[in-house]
Amino acid sequence: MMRQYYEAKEACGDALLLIRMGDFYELFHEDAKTAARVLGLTLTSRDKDSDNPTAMAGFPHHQLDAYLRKLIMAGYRAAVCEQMEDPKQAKGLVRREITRIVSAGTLTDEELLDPREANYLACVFSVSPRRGDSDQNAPVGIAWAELSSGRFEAGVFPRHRLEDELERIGPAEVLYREDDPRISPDTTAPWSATMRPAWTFAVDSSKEILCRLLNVHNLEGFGFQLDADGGGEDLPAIRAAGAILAYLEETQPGGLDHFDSLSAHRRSTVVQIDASTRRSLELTRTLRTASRDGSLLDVLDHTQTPMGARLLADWLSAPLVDEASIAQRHDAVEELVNEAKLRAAIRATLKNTFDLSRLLGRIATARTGPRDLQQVARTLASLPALKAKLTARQSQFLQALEGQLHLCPDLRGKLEAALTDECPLSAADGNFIRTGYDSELDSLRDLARGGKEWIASYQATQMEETGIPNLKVGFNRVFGYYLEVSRAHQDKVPASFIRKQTLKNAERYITPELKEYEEKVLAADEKAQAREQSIFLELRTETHDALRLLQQVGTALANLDVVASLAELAATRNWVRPVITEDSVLEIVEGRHPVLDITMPQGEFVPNDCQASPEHGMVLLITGPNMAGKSTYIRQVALLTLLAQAGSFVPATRATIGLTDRIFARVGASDELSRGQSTFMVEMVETARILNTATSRSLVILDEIGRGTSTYDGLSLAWAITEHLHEQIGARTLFATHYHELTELADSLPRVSNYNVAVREWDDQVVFLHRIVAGGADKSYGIHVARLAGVPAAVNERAKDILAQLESNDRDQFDRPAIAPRETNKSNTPLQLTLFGFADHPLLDELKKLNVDDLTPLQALNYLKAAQEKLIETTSVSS
Ligand SMILES: Nc1ncnc2c1ncn2[C@@H]1O[C@H](COP(=O)(O)OP(=O)(O)OP(=O)(O)O)[C@@H](O)[C@H]1O
Repeated sequence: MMRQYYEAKEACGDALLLIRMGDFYELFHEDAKTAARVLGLTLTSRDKDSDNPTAMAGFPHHQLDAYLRKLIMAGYRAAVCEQMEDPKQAKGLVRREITRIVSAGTLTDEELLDPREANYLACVFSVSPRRGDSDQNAPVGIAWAELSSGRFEAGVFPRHRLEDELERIGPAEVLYREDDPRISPDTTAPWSATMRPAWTFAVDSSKEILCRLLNVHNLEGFGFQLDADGGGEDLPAIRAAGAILAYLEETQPGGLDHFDSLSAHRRSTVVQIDASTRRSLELTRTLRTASRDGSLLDVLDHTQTPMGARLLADWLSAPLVDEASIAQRHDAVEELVNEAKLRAAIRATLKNTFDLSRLLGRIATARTGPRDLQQVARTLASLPALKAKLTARQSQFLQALEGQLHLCPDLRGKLEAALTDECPLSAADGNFIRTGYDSELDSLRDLARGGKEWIASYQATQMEETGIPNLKVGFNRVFGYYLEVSRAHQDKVPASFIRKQTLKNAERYITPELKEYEEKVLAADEKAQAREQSIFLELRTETHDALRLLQQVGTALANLDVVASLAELAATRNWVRPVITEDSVLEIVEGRHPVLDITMPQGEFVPNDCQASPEHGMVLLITGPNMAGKSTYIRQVALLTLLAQAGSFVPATRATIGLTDRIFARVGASDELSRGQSTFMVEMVETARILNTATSRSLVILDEIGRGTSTYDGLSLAWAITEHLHEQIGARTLFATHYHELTELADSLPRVSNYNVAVREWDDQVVFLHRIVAGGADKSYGIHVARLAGVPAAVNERAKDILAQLESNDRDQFDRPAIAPRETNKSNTPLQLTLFGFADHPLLDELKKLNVDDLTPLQALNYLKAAQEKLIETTSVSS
């Protein structure tokens, strides 16, 4: 047995080996110690008396899922080694095989996955930069795959985009090449890193495995650029994709038939959004808790199926740049907005479908049960109604979906006829094939049932014949059927009963007749079970044969769900279809922040316009008090642009959005601090990236650039950055700032315009109106906000006093202000603060000279009183 163990251990590499032994999964040696620590299992040992006892730990087999989840969450990989034959029938040692190796990126079990979130395995592969190019531009192939659904994509990116793309994909596990000279795993990243041998990235083996598993002769058909001589621009993507399949083939012996194509990801077809912009705009996760709840995706999500929820996340993560494709999505949403009844019917039907993509993943990897097949059948049963509703639709998008809803009537008919209404999860549980579906199964079941009936009647006749009132027939695995007689009636037991077992209060017997029927019953039961299993395999194979069609159905359902969800949102929240144009403009009338519009009580959010165009200004400087809503406003504009290009309607009364190739948001201190960079450094790194990569078609959102350094450094940088964006780049830019001085830029730069957020001052109070109006602000109201926040009154008063002095100083804007000392300091002696108070107060000198020994207690008390009065007179601080 241990030899079998070592062989399996050798095959599973660094994964923990969970080996099935009877009703338990066991781990040995170091694996056992790790599992004991991570899972809280008791560590025991075999061969305790030997010099070298073997550490072991285990858990009951039905807890596998729970323990696997814990191991994966803790960052481990686990190999599950199963018994491949019935121990009762095995000759000698039970055959065992590794049936799967589970890691964060290869989960497929329903219990281990969030149905609303994709679970990607990604792989990166870098090549040297082209001659004369920098390391940052070296091509990197990234491939990503979802084992549970068969989604598989790959693309080539410049090295500097690696983090941004991984952030977009959000993988659970990333494969890296061992000894990669250019890329090493990011230890702070939320995914687990798995190192893979270099040969799995080799050109020939990558192409071979891709062609073999995807069942194609060459890869150009998927849209990859590869040269005849084996090279080509897309080769790094192919090598990363090949390495993913090699890993999956190694870890998933059950099969990968649901992988049937590899999509070529083209960066130029989607809006480029870097990792920090993605985080600050809280597209799919919030900044504070990194959870889906509260993100843009979360409030937008009105999907009815998990497939739809996952696709919506994809749409939001990668908005489109092609006007025609965006229009197709908008057309579909519009049609469903206008047809409320149709929308409601589609959504109601979608609710009855199941997660086809993941069901198919389990079917393809041979980890499926009767309930999965039944869910396929139920999903197919919803299709005719959906298909009928989609016929004769105007939108091309909906028309195309109609064509992809393959009804598969034969498969559906067969599954419906075969499976009972309540199917078990696992085929081993039996009794899931309907009576009447298979005559052989029916007769075996009849036979078994007949035998059981005979046994029941045998109990009655024996009771009567022996006169034992509580005689009963029972069954257990060891003795099979037996007759049980309580001790009180032992004297009535006939000689024909053969004693088998003695219990405390009863004896158990068998009889030749009982054994004869037992054999019949058990044989029929066993045969019925075997027959049922073979019917199950047949059904599974037939479903598997329809995999391609069913995959298309799954994708079509997901797409339908997303457009219906966006239409539902648009209809219920009064969102409008944006006009998309190639021109570099942005015109939003009464726009609302998509998240706050939904989460704030109805009517409380104040809508705002936005106008950016070469005529009205491309750089909008937004000044205004703290808390006025500057950040909210500029984020709102970015989110509306993103929503429009993702195919959604937008919260506004009217919007014209010029196509944007990149969206940049430099807002607030980000979480990069954990990477050991200062706030200001992070701010400048991000700003540098914007200035180096933004184009005239980009949208740039800047929030208080320069805040992290001294006022003058900050202002100078903000000034120069604005000039550069205006002169050199020409991107649509929204810049929220506290530097009122910047508003002067509008005088010299033609495409800079000033806006501010209106406030109303009333009785020394400030009311934030959250309304964006033309013109620059002249006040910050920071002190008011500080008061609202509970800063002590004395500090606030003093701040106001300093502010008044600063404002009255008629000085050049870069002059250093001279602040008068506190008015309360009447002694005119500049006070030097030390740890204990005032270092050279005259009283201290006096105190030093005082001869305490010469004083009577009364004199001392009087001195103390006088000193106190003097102190109160010279400064108010002492009180
Ligand atoms: N248009 C609006 N309608 C209603 N409430 C709003 C609006 N815009 C912002 N708010 C609310 O005002 C608060 C402050 O908004 P925000 O953070 O955008 O202000 P800010 O001007 O960027 O402040 P600071 O300069 O201090 O960063 C937020 O809590 C937000 O909910």
